[in-house]
Amino acid sequence: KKKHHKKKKEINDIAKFYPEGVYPEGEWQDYTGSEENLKRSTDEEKRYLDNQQNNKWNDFRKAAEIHRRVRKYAKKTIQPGMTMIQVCETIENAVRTFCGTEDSLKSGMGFPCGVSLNNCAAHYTPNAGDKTVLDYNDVMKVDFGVHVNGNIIDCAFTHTFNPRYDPLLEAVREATNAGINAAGIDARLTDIGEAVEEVMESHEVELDGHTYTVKCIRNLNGHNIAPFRIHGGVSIPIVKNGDNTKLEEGQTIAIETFGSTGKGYVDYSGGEVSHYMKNSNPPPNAPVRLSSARHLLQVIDKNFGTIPFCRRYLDRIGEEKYLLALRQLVKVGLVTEHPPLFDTRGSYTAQFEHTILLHPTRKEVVSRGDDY
Ligand SMILES: O=S(=O)(c1cccs1)N(Cc1ccc(F)cc1)Cc1ncn[nH]1
Ligand SMILES: [Mn+2]
Ligand SMILES: [Mn+2]
Ligand SMILES: [Mn+2]
Repeated sequence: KKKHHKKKKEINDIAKFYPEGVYPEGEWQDYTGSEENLKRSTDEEKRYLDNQQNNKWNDFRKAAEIHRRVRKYAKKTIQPGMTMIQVCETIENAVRTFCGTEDSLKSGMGFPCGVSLNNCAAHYTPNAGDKTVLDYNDVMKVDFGVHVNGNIIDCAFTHTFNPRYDPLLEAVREATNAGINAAGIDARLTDIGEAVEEVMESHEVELDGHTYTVKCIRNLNGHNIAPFRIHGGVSIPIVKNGDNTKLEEGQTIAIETFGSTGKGYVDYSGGEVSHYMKNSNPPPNAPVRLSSARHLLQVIDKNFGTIPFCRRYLDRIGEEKYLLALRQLVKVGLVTEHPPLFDTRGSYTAQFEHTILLHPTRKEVVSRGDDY
């Protein structure tokens, strides 16, 4: 009788793999630059202070470990011929299983699973009924978030099947690492942008008989992250922009860079909206007359709060015929919509992104993996 080999379930509540509940640290980097920064890593007082926030750091590390395991599983599972909905559900189901709870406010998707293709750089995820099928020649930006108690890991990579895009991906991977190296306490935003652009534009790629210098998409930015808020108000440029604002101790930031063979500029030239987010600073006394809009606002508060969501996340919790109500909430400014962003038709865009914790002592690239 054939012995049955129980296939070890590689996807399970992540807590089962960490019985002590302590999650692995990311990649540590010392601060550079000023005298003061050089002394940080040996400052006992700062180290003591930092340890007071270990619950928060441990949440980020748990979310980062889930992100690493999901992206590793996704890379070997996702194949050409799958619908974009199947691609997203592969990732979303894995995140939710590792998080070990159905309470999406406690832990779960930190924002919709982006799978933007080719000249689309960001904020595309399929809505119900989207028949788009992943193709061997697609350049897919897989950008998904994992949150634990509102501590969001925002981390992205570009997935391709055709090796002809490798030089483009290398350019962006190196540019993102240049941005990560330039980031730190007291680093000026414009200097981070300049460092990214210098590396990005040092790469040439050959595609379809044309040679392109890889351009940064100058109107896409990294950003800081706050509890339950994917965008904390600070935009981190990927080109030199003269903004001398400095990064600060204790900030959580997302360094994301985008390279393109197109104009190096995105607009929302069409493409249905899928990404929505409750406005953290809504206009006072916004009029919500429609009862369906009032109901939808309650559903959003209960399931997402200020964490971004997409239409499929409303579908899966049983909401129906919500589009008019959603449009009302957008119209009165209670919800913001984030349409897909495109460079020119026929161009190719690539992205890499990490989340970095600016501890008082050293910076921690908490979402770093052995893949990128
Ligand atoms: O482009 S952003 O709006 C932004 C960049 C700089 C300042 S705000 N955005 C935040 C966001 C907003 C709404 C969402 F539904 C999801 C994310 C960055 C991002 N998108 C994916 N990963 N990171
Ligand atoms: Mn068997
Ligand atoms: Mn992202
Ligand atoms: Mn981001």
